[in-house]
Amino acid sequence: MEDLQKLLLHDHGLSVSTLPEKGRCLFTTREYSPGEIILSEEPYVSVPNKTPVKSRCDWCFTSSNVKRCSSCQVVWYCGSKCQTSDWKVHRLECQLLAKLEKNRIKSLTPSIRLMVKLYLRRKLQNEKCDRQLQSGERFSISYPCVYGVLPSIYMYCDAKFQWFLLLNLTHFHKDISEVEEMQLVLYAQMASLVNIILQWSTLNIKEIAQNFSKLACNAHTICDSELIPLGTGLYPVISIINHSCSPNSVLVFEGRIATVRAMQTIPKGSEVLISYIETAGSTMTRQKALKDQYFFICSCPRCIKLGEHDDIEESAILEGYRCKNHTCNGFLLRDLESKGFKCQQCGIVREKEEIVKIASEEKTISNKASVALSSCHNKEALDMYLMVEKLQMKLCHPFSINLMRTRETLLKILMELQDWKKALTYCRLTIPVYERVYPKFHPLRGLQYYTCGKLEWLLGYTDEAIKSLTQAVDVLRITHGTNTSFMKDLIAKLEEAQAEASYKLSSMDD
Ligand SMILES: C[S@@+](CC[C@H](N)C(=O)[O-])C[C@H]1O[C@@H](n2cnc3c(N)ncnc32)[C@H](O)[C@@H]1O
Repeated sequence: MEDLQKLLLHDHGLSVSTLPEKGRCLFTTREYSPGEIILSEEPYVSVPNKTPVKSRCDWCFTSSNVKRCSSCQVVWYCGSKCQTSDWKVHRLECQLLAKLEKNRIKSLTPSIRLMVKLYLRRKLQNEKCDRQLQSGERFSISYPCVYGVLPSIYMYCDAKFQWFLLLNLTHFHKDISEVEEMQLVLYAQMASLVNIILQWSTLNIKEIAQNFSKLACNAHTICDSELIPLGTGLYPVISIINHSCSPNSVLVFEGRIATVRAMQTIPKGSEVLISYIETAGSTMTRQKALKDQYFFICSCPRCIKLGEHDDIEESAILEGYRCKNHTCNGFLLRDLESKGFKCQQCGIVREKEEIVKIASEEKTISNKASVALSSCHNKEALDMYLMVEKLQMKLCHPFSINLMRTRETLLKILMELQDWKKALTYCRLTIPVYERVYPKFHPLRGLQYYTCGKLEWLLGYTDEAIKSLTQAVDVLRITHGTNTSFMKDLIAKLEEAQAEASYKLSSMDD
């Protein structure tokens, strides 16, 4: 740990400490301002998602112009540059995959490939260490760059330490017994496939299975600028960062490079915290998600309010029912006397039976709608989601997360169907809920303003587009920086809209 501290982080205004209740934590040794990069890192290993329709480059994750590796026929690259960059590890992986039976290739999941690559990378590092020791060279291993605001630096440490860093320390749940039995069986099956692929006599299936459980807590989903998942990567330094449901930093990706940015002023000596989960849900929902995947009970400033009046109210709004009186925006709580749900504003009680009836109808249609959507029957899915929305409007509070999700789906379908006007209506309906559930500088909030602005621009509503695109820039320049092509496009759109507005104004003056 001291090595990591001295060699890597100190110059970047960061330090690592250990807290009994969290394990390792990343702290700041100077102040960071909103939008400032705290650190950027390349993955130790990464793999793209497996989708039936789109293959992705194994190095940069693009889906454009990809071609299969002619030797293994499993991995795809967008060109020789990416193929060469990945060659050291893929050379070994390629030989193994080429030998694999067809039915085993079909069962290769991204997690299995990630584990195989992890073992291959360790093997390469061990071999390099041995060579350096034998030749009497300085004993050093270069780890992928960790970039800060300063120029990139390399961390020099021995391979054993790196492995320790990756798999022993980046995992803090004390006991594998916390993992559900079903999950353990699955990990054991996955480990056995890894063993078949690698065919190393020294491998221990139990150790591989445990490493799968560690990966589940430590690997990060690599997303594009619009937060669409592209793949999975293991980022050794970023995986030191702990979670908060009210984080001060955000993790975004540009290709395979992960960047952590401050979302607010972070004073010197504070813990850097990102969110591991969707933070829009109620405290109970968030805590369940964290316990199930990451094996801890969050005690962030939002979570410690569990059970307090404000927290109960917020949960009832986000995940509960609406008042029978549609002009009332009150939230409902269980009423012991009537066994129904009573509005806390006007006192009207909703019968439990009525709620159960609508909820079950909504669930049935919702299931059918999602089947239609996943089979790309967009028109059918649209009709069904409109029915779901109608039922949810009867059932849920206007600020309900479920209603918001249905409207997001309707927005997506309407965009696919190029019904821009209706898409804009749905986008606008989601904005007040986004503003309620996400903090000011949350990337999802910025992206929703951006979608709204693009639709308004397309429909010729220039003034509204300027307002929405300005809101998008204000948020996304903090979360995404201003140098990426995604942000340059957004800023160019805003400038175009502003130019058109001033042209219109000047022609009116004429
Ligand atoms: C990606 S690791 C983060 C670094 C970790 N603290 C370590 O020592 O390696 C994720 C694990 O850290 C712990 N963790 C993260 N955030 C936490 C929090 N807010 N409270 C308690 N434990 C937390 C959990 O054990 C979780 O599974």
